[in-house]
Amino acid sequence: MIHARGLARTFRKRKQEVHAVVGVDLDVAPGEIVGFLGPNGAGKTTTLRMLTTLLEPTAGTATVAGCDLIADPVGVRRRIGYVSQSGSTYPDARAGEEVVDHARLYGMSTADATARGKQLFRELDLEGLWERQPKAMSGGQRRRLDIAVGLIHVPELVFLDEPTTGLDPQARANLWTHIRGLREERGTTVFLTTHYLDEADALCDRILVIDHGAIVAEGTPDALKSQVGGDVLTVTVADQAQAGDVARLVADLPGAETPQVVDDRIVGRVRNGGPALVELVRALDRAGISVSGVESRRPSLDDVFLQLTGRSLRDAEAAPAAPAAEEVTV
Ligand SMILES: Nc1ncnc2c1ncn2[C@@H]1O[C@H](COP(=O)(O)OP(=O)(O)OP(=O)(O)O)[C@@H](O)[C@H]1O
Repeated sequence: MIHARGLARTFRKRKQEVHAVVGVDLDVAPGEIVGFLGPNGAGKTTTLRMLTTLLEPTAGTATVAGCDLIADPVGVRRRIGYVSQSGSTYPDARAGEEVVDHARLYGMSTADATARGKQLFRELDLEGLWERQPKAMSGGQRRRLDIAVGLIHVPELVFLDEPTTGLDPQARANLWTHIRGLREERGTTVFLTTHYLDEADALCDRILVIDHGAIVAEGTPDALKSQVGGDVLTVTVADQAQAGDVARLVADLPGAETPQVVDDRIVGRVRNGGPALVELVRALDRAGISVSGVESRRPSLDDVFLQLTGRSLRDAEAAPAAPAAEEVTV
């Protein structure tokens, strides 16, 4: 459904260049739900905007829904749906009018668009909101309306850019159910960007991890986690000055690999978490080091990211994104 090779995009401003995406290869099969996971500024939206014809690639080729991205962008646009981060509905319009107007752009008759729109409203839990203005809807309802607009012309492939950002946990879980329903009921292929690890884990058949404009890992959530192997020990020190000492104790545990120190946390992989934890607590005691937490757990997607990049995705998220350089030309 999507095949991209060497897709790249550089933004230029006078002498400054931002290599937003630096040669992405990716394949998405029909009916898959694929998540594009990475921290702020990793290149997710830029890749999505290229695949949806909104941004011309600086290099590379792609076919999307059977059409060549460069030679037949209109063909691509006809076959896909795109729901941007900010949505596309006017706050003062009526919800039903928005979906019908959008369908008319794709050549649907008003009658067909109304019938299809009402069906989508039922499927997306928007029943009774046909006349409601988006500004008077909840965040979750507005997001589902954005998705209805993106699906009104019955696309075989839909791109969702951070579909649940800003929603509360219940609204997010509810939207995941709807996204799964698209595939189960209609066979729609879904390509979505996210920086939520739990979302990628719960929703996606396959995950592509992007960092600094390049794909650094890909696989099912389970396969990615099993690449990490063993168990993960996390120690939180009371005094950050002792983090190095604790890292040395963790490194001395049986089967341990060199741990990472992230602020007051030491994260290390060991072959077998239970016995290692007991031994570590004894060693900490002997060394007279007090800690505020020690835990052993199975690897998570964040551990995958940490292993691949030396950074925690959670910490990368917490840090402010680099300011965007001003865009000039293609
Ligand atoms: N129009 C633009 N002009 C110049 N630089 C840009 C432009 N758009 C994006 N960039 C830069 O390209 C890089 C990738 O940005 P992009 O928006 O693709 O990341 P992202 O992974 O989608 O991040 P987020 O999760 O914050 O949406 C960043 O360094 C960003 O500042």
